[in-house]
Amino acid sequence: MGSVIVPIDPSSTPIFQLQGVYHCFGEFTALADVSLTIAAGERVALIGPSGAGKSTLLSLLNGSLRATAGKVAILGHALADLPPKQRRRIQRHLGTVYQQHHLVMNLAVIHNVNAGQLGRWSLGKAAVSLVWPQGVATAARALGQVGLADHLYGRTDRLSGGQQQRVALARVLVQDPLVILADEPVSSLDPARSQDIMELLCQLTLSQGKTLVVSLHDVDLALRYGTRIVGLRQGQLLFDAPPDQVTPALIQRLYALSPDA
Ligand SMILES: Nc1ncnc2c1ncn2[C@@H]1O[C@H](COP(=O)(O)OP(=O)(O)OP(=O)(O)O)[C@@H](O)[C@H]1O
Repeated sequence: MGSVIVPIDPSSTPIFQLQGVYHCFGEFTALADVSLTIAAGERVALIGPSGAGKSTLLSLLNGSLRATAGKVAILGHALADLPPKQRRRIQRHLGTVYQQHHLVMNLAVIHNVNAGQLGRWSLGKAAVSLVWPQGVATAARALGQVGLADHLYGRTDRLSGGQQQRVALARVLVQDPLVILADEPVSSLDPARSQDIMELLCQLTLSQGKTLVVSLHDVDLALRYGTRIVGLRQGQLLFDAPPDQVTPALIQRLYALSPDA
């Protein structure tokens, strides 16, 4: 059978479209009846208490988890219904940054940055690159964008936590995705460095027209950098609003300790 062409046109198709989505881990329902549409260029901040389902939602958006029920369309395609090759093609447009950077610490920075290119490289090229780094110009450009131009060949474990988070961002930049999904990218950083990384994420999405979905524990950062704030509580959407409509009362309800607040 010939390969199926997967057209992607983010200008006319929502980046994400979720309808009545549930995700269960065994008997436990982590997300219940979530409906959400995210358009190109939005900066969506996911907030909510620990265990609310933010990481689960991000994993559904990058296709690493499947919905138990409901519909998830990513760039206009139901990922779960596509054959693996077509699924990977869509997933190449989705770059994920994790709190625990997922870097190989004893390797030079360039190798970690180049990991963002692996989806495009052959196995042979990837293997050669571990000895003779390939894609040097691209990696150097990305490191320049995150302010680490001088660290191309430095060891990753000699960098500070904030610099390592920047390397993780550079890795996503060389991937050049349409969407950056960031799961608590600043929770291990001090306030100044957190702001710095958020500023960078914002700048990169603005200057390159990318879409950002980021989960944050810091409500002030979410309100400052999000164009849209999604509040999740006990697996359900409590609100979905622009930052100027997110009132202190809503925030109080979102984080209330009583289960039926
Ligand atoms: N692999 C898993 N197996 C079983 N339960 C899970 C699994 N992953 C997450 N959960 C549960 O699903 C719920 C939602 O978890 P999730 O990690 O999405 O929350 P979160 O809002 O990202 O929390 P946090 O802010 O603490 O990171 C939690 O109750 C969690 O214990």
